[in-house]
Amino acid sequence: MPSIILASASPRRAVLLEQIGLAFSVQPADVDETPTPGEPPEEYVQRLARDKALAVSASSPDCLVLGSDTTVVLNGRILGKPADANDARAMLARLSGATHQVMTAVALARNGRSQCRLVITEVCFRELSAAEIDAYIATGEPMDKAGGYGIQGLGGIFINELRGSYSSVVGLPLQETAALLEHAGYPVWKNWPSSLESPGS
Ligand SMILES: Cc1cn([C@H]2C[C@H](O)[C@@H](COP(=O)(O)OP(=O)(O)OP(=O)(O)O)O2)c(=O)[nH]c1=O
Repeated sequence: MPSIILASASPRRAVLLEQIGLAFSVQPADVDETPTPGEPPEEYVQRLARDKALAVSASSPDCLVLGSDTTVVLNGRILGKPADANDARAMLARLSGATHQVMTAVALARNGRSQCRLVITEVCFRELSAAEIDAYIATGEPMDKAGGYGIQGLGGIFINELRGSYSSVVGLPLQETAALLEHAGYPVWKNWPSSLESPGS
């Protein structure tokens, strides 16, 4: 099995990858995350996931490198990470009482070649009060997250309904990530420990 590298600075992505029993190292990729003018969000997230995976792959021959990107899309517009508290407040006010899409792309690169999957999940927010938004911003949770919220954290109480992949909203679609690794010849499940091999443990 070649070494697996997660090309990400996101602690959430590392937790998700640990969850499926993979051994991997972490090497964040330094790529420009500015959308190009008129770039559709579907293409934007896939471009960034590929760029992140390929950037790290370039200096890690033979390794399997995973890169990912998550963005929140409301009425066709990209909501990235909030620039400051006011930006977070404006984003959360727009998400309040509305349904948005979370788009996450995951790419697997090896020796300059890459494969990518796109996952789109619909997330419905209930109405949020101004006081609640302010209290949420004061916790600091919104600041490093696309759309200014974390479904896996305090922000979990804002969500009425989710149609799609929960892990994709948190930052890494697990089924699609495993499918990419399996397609490359490395099924995740082959590394799972068997409790039957060590009775009594
Ligand atoms: C919508 C949502 C996003 N997020 C996070 C996932 C991502 O970390 C972040 C989106 O930013 P990204 O640019 O996708 O990722 P990142 O900058 O954190 O890490 P890297 O580029 O090095 O891989 O938002 C949550 O944690 N929970 C949520 O509910």
